[in-house]
Amino acid sequence: MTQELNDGLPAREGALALIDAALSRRGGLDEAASANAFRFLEPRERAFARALAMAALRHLGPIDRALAGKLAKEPPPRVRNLLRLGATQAFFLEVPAFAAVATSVELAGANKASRPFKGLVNAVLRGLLRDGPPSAEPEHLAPPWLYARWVGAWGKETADAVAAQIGFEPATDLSLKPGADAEALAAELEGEILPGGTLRTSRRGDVSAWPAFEDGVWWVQDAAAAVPARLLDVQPGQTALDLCAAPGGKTLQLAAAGAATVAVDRSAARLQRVTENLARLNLTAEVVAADAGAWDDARTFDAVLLDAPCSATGTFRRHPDVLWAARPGDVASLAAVQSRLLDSAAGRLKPGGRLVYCVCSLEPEEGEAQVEAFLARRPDIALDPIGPEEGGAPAASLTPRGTLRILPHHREGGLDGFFAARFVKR
Ligand SMILES: C[S@@+](CC[C@H](N)C(=O)[O-])C[C@H]1O[C@@H](n2cnc3c(N)ncnc32)[C@H](O)[C@@H]1O
Repeated sequence: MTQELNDGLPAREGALALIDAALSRRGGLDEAASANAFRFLEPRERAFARALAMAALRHLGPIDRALAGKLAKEPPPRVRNLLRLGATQAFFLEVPAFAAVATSVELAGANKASRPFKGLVNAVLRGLLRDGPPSAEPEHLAPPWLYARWVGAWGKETADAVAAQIGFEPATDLSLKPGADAEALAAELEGEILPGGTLRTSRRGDVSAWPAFEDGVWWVQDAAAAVPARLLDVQPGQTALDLCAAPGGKTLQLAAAGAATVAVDRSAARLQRVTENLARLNLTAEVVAADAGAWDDARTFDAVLLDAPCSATGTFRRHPDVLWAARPGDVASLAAVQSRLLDSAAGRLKPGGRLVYCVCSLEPEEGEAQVEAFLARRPDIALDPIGPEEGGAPAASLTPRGTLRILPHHREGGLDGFFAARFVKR
């Protein structure tokens, strides 16, 4: 083996750890990426490991289908993951085929659990390479149980359009501080301004090195994630409450619009990001670590935003791991949390105050069904229908009920899946 290939082994071992964690639990990928063993990789190795794991997760459906035709019985998890990563390198990362195979075989030999499977790894990868890239029918890109749910919710054509987005790496979307020179920034970042004001650039990677980062005039926020806070249309001098605020994208929008903003999240560690973001953007907000459902504070607000914890299936473009770590039982237990938080949010509204509820989930139980149940149990709350293309939402996202069901294919180039509804306190 050449020195060059040996150099790549720690990065590939890192990718194995990432994909193993991503597939075993929700949030596993991020946890593994901050684990010591991973952080000790060279920055270049870390970047390759992450890109490799992400590409494998983005194409996992088709890769596993191709592997199914080559494996007579299930190999140990490390071996399956080595095969997945080997195939990913050869088919999706332009790694030369011989390097993809040789490094996979080498890593099989480097561990007791996979050593007996060195020959199998070699033979299976060579077989896959002979067959060529696996077919990427949309229905094979998502886990079958999730795809079946999407067909049930919107029909096959829409489910296919949603699933097709899994295979694409997304652009980077930025929200701009009011008053920023959008056209000049778009030119500098080689981007375009989308409806609603989001700047979309095809740049990727370390944003802290990008123009005007230190000036604090923009922050990273998906085009769909920027819509819910706009629906509150807060004015200078109004009070706003952002429940479940970290890392703070929506807090920044509310504070930048001039509202006296309180940001609540139960994770003190994640709130640190809110504080850092506020400082960089030269904005202020009161930051509170508390459970949004139990926060003991008697104030009421003109505007409340609840971006509730959810299955996050709408974020698969940036986090393909959410698809594979989600379990059918998650949706029901998260829906119970969401309804508790909605009641708490409603109690913190002034009369006439507006509440926007949103989730980055594609699942109706976390969206449409929450709205109907909330309205049924809260006579003090009315739905405040959202207008066409309000907040920069794609026209196709508006439901007959006046809520938003933003699907990842609703804008060219994609955007995250989100559900949003606006209410008013009678
Ligand atoms: C979808 S993220 C919020 C993203 C954020 N709104 C933004 O735009 O940057 C959900 C957040 O909810 C927080 N969370 C979960 N359960 C919570 C609870 N019971 N009370 C307060 N925060 C909670 C999590 O810590 C997480 O930061």
